[in-house]
Amino acid sequence: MINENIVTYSPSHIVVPTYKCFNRCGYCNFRQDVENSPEMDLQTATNIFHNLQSFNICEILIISGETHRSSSERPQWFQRIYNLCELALNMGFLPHTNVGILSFAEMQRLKQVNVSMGLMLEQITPKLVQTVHRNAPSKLPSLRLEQLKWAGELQIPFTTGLLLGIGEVEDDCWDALKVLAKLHKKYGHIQEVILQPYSQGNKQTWQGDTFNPYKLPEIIHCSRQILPPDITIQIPPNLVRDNGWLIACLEAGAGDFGGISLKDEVNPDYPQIRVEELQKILQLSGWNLIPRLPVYPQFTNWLVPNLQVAVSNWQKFISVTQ
Ligand SMILES: O=c1nc2n(C[C@H](O)[C@H](O)[C@H](O)CO)c3cc(O)ccc3cc-2c(=O)[nH]1
Ligand SMILES: C[C@H]1O[C@@H](n2cnc3c(N)ncnc32)[C@H](O)[C@@H]1O
Ligand code: MET
Ligand code: SF4
Repeated sequence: MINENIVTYSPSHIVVPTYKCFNRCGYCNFRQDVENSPEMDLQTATNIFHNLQSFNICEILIISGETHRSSSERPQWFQRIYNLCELALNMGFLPHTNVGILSFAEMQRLKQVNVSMGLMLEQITPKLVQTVHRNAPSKLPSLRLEQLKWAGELQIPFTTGLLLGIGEVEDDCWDALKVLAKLHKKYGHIQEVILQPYSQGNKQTWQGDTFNPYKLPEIIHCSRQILPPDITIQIPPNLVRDNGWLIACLEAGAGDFGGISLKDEVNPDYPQIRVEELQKILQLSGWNLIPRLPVYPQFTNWLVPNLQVAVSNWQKFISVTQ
């Protein structure tokens, strides 16, 4: 009998080109203010990728702080990201880039070296522009929606999502999800939507309480009604630290745990749960955790030819190791 109780995850490693960021989101525990915050050079990245080759990691997730589009440092910032993706690809990995707001031309270039890309919508209600996003020009909803539209036009398999608990009300979430559903109906490019519970950390400036994870199953249930069925709902297991509620999230319609890496760079105060441990927790309730690639199978033919080859090599590997 086919077991339909399947949850997927992507075995991944996060690479951070820079922690420096010209935005100051009130909830951020990632950015570093240091003028000379360490920047990832290609030699260091080569060493990291070399060490990763003996583990079954397929995704290199590139997450970065941002440089303003008219800054003189922008070309160098972008080139570093491009070079890291290219290196990851040449060393056998599949890159997924989420580095914030990009121009159409920058997205077009990154499509050549990424199997999928992402940008969280966060929320669309304009009231956050006065609060947590007051000092974060990149979080203007109009800019993020424009990027989601460009991703569709460029046929880039895309990950987006909502950050929950940053000052929105439930109706704001439904409005945001309806916009995502509409975009997907036009372009068909959204592979997954992350429902990300905002989780308070050590470094942030905003004093908001952590999103109550007990509300998550209900939100997932309603989101499932709004989103088209071919979009997977992703939740981060390290931010839902109660096994019963984690299972309730799956029963409500979440189908994926996202990238599981050694360290969650975005929420460093919330250690990742090891895959073996997650597997045990799930099996007790009749669920199965299985690895997936950072691009969903229905999108492979959107990729440039050399990426299609890289993906097909990993597809063969994943199917023999299961
Ligand atoms: O480990 C994390 N992975 C994050 N990911 C990675 C994601 O789990 C995987 O890279 C995708 O599922 C692709 O396989 C994001 C990807 C995006 O495109 C947009 C936002 C995120 C956010 C996180 C995050 O907070 N932590
Ligand atoms: C990379 C993504 O991580 C999310 N993000 C940023 N800060 C936090 C936090 N404190 N808790 C949960 N998610 C966060 C945002 O949605 C961002 O776009
Ligand atoms: N700076 C980007 C964004 O906020 C990605 C990393 S956030 C820690 O969209
Ligand atoms: S969440 Fe992203 S955009 Fe906001 S400050 Fe942090 S790194 Fe910068």
